[in-house]
Amino acid sequence: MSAEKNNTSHTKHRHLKLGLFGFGCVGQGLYHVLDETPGIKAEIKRICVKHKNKTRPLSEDLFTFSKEDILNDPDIDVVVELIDDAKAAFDIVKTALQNGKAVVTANKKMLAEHLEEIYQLQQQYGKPVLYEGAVCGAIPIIRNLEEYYDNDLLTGIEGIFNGSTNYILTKVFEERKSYGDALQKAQELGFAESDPSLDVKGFDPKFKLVVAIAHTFGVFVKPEEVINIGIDRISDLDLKFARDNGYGIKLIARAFKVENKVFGFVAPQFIESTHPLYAVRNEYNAVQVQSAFAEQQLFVGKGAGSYPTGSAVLSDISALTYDYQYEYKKLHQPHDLKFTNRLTVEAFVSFDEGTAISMSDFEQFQSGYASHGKQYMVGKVSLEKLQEWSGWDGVGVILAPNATLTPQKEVAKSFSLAS
Ligand SMILES: NC(=O)C1=CN([C@@H]2O[C@H](COP(=O)(O)OP(=O)(O)OC[C@H]3O[C@@H](n4cnc5c(N)ncnc54)[C@H](OP(=O)(O)O)[C@@H]3O)[C@@H](O)[C@H]2O)C=CC1
Ligand SMILES: N[C@@H](CC=O)C(=O)O
Repeated sequence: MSAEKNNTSHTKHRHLKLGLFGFGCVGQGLYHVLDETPGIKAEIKRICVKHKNKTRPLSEDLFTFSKEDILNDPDIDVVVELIDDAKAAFDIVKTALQNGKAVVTANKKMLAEHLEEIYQLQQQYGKPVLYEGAVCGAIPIIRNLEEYYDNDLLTGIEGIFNGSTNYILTKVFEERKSYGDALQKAQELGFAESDPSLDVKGFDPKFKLVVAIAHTFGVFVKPEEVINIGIDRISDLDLKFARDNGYGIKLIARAFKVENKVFGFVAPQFIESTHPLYAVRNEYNAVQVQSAFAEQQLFVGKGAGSYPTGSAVLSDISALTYDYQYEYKKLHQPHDLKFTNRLTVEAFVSFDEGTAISMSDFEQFQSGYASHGKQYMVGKVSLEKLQEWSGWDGVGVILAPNATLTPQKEVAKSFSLAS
């Protein structure tokens, strides 16, 4: 490319004025990476935060407590939404679009709960919403799904979609730290959500999966339709079982296509030491894309934390300087895909003696034994049943290594004519 051509394309990039909502872990991370990135054509004009009594590391003049100061400022082109309140975040995003502003957000809960509406608002107001930082932190997965894999026949996406739980599992498993200490450290490091039950119960990776499903398969699914089983019930005996057998335990989010159905769920799984996800430790995330022709491709990177997430947000801001927007390409490809949870999976279930779980609950019972007052049963069982059990006290649910995942046959409706 000639220097002249290069200059011409460079000058096409707009200089953006940003209104930032939130100045916590990610907001401050963004401020830092923006400050340290020469050449980015964007500057923060105003920052809206919530608590008036907090000391801030920047001049007071930059801050406001009134969202209108940003949303109604005609000088601001882009609203960067980095707050920890999904409901307030949706109001901000909606108003920003209505007021003709582009949006960058990292709020996966808000996105998962409103993705279809946000898609429609973008069409209605002609302004983009970008959210690379919302799905697996610094891993550039959404834009890859949209652009690189735009016409690819993707059959599955799976991986480690939550940094906090991967950090906790690493510390508990490798360093034999207590679950409570590891969680506290994940909070101190800024990885955990303000409500950490979203992480440890598997909601946060589910929200990310919901967003990924839209860009992988072109299907909008509501988070409540997707089953999530967390790591909060994993017992010392489960850890011992994993160690004795040379397995790791990872919280896996996965979605895949079989014929005209998309399946998706989040659950912990025993992982063999030769599996590519075994070596993904601490707050790192990994996304494995399964494509019909390219086959498997693995993306690994930091899934949580101030600077890694800030860098993903910065990349979205940079993309807005050249008017990038998601086209939701998979949505516009002809398909009749439907989301369903009707799946039989192979799992290890541990529970206290006396719990109402029996061999007959399994579609295919494989083995069972008792140890240290706990019962273990292994077999093939419906995902719905596993989810139900995972909510019971003292029950641990972990998928088998290389677990078989079998779509359930639709029960043919039979009618009998009343005589
Ligand atoms: N932490 C991480 O690694 C990652 C986080 N995310 C997502 O990024 C978002 C922010 O997370 P994080 O930075 O960790 O959260 P923090 O808790 O560190 O910061 C939240 C910020 O939001 C502000 N805030 C809350 N409610 C409002 C409101 N109604 N109006 C204005 N400001 C408000 C708070 O204000 P005040 O300072 O006054 O308290 C604070 O500055 C969340 O959606 C999270 O899920 C995404 C990827 C990674
Ligand atoms: N709490 C989340 C933060 C990033 O999305 C995580 O731990 O992954």
